[in-house]
Amino acid sequence: MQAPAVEVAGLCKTYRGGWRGPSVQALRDLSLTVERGQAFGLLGPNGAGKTTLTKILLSLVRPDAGIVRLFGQAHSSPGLRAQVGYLPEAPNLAAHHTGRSFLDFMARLSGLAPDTRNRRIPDLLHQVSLHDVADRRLPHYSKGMLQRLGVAQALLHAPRLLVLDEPIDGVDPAGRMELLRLLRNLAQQGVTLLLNSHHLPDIEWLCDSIAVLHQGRIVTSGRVKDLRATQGFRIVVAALPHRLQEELAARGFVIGLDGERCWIECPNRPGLNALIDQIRAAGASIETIEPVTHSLERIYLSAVAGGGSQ
Ligand SMILES: Nc1ncnc2c1ncn2[C@@H]1O[C@H](COP(=O)(O)OP(=O)(O)OP(=O)(O)O)[C@@H](O)[C@H]1O
Repeated sequence: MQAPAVEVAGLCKTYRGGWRGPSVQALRDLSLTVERGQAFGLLGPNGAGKTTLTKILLSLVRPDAGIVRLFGQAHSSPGLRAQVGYLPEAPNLAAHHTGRSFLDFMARLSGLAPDTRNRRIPDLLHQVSLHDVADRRLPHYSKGMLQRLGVAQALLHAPRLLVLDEPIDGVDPAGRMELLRLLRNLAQQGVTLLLNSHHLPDIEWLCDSIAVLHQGRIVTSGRVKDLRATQGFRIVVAALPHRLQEELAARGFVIGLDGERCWIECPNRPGLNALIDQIRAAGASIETIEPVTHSLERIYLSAVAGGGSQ
């Protein structure tokens, strides 16, 4: 069996404070696996540790403890870096370049042979749909075009793993869709994608799997399909006594009112029978019980609020 694209185990990172400054524990015993060919979304609030994790994968930050392997090798192994492409959050693209001259400059900097450059650059410009504007100067590119150019630059070495930090941020809806389609095509061609983003609907559209980070730990992870499918049940009850409504709300159940009716969300199957018994014992009658699937946004919010306990 092939080793996963990314394997991280027991990763810890503390940024030491300077003279009397406070230390920050950015990652706390974090473990994660990304299989080859997956589009994997790293989610989490500001300061959760996403960028620290991606920088460790790229050997830009050194962890205090833990194991990091890419394609089965220690991530610092010679030659491995060439298999990883990186699109930083704010790529620095010099204004005097055109799209084509920028790619040529970056390809020379990273030592691609002239033959490879001459073949690869026109191919990449086509792949990211910038061939028609390849000779336009970069200040005349939209944010979406610049991000697609950033993806092309990250692909110059034909990497097997592409790490993208906020690739969709600030791009308008049409540009975002184009960028997402490009990323999905790459995943279909077998490139493993690891994206760090706050755009949950886009992550839901693109990614097979996600991990939600909070305060340096993973609070929820798994395949998007499975996470959405196991999100519980909605019970509709006629006239639930007020006392029980308050008690259930205090225990963290999500409750809504619909005229005389009331609906309660039970987050999982094991809790369902006990809840039904309790509603019946209070003399209320259950009208319907339906499974509910939640958006990624809902899964994310409940993971971050509850530390992943639901
Ligand atoms: N170089 C640094 N020195 C000190 N603290 C840092 C450094 N880089 C990050 N941190 C701290 O580590 C924690 C994790 O930061 P990180 O940038 O990894 O989070 P993030 O999830 O990427 O956040 P965002 O979504 O805002 O980009 C934060 O508390 C941050 O302030």
